[in-house]
Amino acid sequence: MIEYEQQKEESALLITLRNRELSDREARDHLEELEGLCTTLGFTSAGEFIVPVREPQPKYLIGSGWAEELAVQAEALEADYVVFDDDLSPSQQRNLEKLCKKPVIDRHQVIIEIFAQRANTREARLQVELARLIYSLPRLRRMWTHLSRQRGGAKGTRGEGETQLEVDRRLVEARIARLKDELSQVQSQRSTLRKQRESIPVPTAAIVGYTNAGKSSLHKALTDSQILVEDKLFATLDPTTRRYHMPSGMEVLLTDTVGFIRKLPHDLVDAFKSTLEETVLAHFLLHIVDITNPDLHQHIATTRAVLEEIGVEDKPEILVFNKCDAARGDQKSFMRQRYPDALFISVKNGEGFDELAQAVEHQISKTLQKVRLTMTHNKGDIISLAHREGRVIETEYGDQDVVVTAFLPPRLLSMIQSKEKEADSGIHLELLDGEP
Ligand SMILES: Nc1nc2c(ncn2[C@@H]2O[C@H](COP(=O)(O)OP(=O)(O)OP(=O)(O)O)[C@@H](O)[C@H]2O)c(=O)[nH]1
Ligand SMILES: [Mg+2]
Repeated sequence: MIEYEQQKEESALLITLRNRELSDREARDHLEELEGLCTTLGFTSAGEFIVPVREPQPKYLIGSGWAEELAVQAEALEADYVVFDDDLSPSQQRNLEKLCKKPVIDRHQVIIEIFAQRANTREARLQVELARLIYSLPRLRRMWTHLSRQRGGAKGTRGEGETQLEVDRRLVEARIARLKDELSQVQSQRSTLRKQRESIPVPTAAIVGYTNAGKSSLHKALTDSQILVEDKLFATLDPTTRRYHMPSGMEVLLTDTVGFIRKLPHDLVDAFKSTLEETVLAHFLLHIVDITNPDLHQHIATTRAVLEEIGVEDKPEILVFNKCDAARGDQKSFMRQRYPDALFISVKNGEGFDELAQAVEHQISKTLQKVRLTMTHNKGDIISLAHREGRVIETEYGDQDVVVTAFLPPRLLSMIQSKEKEADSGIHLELLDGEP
């Protein structure tokens, strides 16, 4: 069982819906995940309800009998907020707030607020503000209602409110347009940085997976990065890229990325698309799964669905089950049967790291081309790059030249090919047949 720190005193009544397709256990898992999200945001749980719903109801999403019961419970349990695991339409949210007489928020808003709390870089802040404004646009009337209630809601102010609503809407729309402009500027700076990095001939891999799976922990263990590891959801929002030196001497650029979650709001996926580009551009993925989570199959499916949404399909993937130190023995053998190609590791005790390095090397070697390089000068740097990025099979030193037979990654290959074209380069490159 996960233990969370309590940061603030505010509490929330947590609600999840259960329809015919959902088992009791799934509904409880959803509730537990919602509690995790709320804790991350700083709310404690005042109480939890699984509400059976055959058909979503237009007025309150749930039946009005249940809605009235929740309002009574929220009052009795002195909850500051009512939080729904399911998305509420702007009017359902308004109706529920009228009934409960306290703020009612949905999972979508909870996730946006967590992102807002955790956004550190300018790009992440712009992305979150954009998602927030897009969410608020159809809900401006609700905010205006809040405002006029605070001001006493005197008779005759309605007309003024309507006008104000139009003004607000135009302001928000203008701000959205400005944010999109600013974001595209920040993003073009980033693509320049990435181009600089691409001139370094190193293969790249992205660590992806459900939130809290241990992606940052793994990144930290394999590289020298000092990123934040926390038992909270969405600890990481911005990608970090570092070199991972494998025991064989090969290197790969490893990127830690934002975690995914069930029902990740669409505007957040959109907003974070550019951050997730690191994933799109990687040669292959390390997909990390928390083996101790009872919902792990859904986590895998969710991660794959988000990857598809950002246009990452058919990219080589190494499936890695983490936290094996805390897994039951039968759980591991069950997963091994179901996912025969997967790896089983523990960042905590180092289990499975050798196999992981081998699997990463195998992925890298798939992109390698066998060559014979004859060089009269310029040899030192190319030979050391060949050792670092590829696999050198043989080096023969003659009186005049050195001949290297090696498997090289595509970008190193193209770098050598362009050097070869330079006048008096002293380099001759031959492509050979042969599997790495
Ligand atoms: N028992 C155990 N706990 C682990 C292991 N690896 C990571 N954790 C814990 O899992 C929690 C989440 O770790 P992170 O590395 O922040 O997870 P993340 O996938 O980067 O999470 P987000 O950035 O929020 O998506 C932390 O409390 C870690 O200490 C492991 O091998 N075993
Ligand atoms: Mg992380």
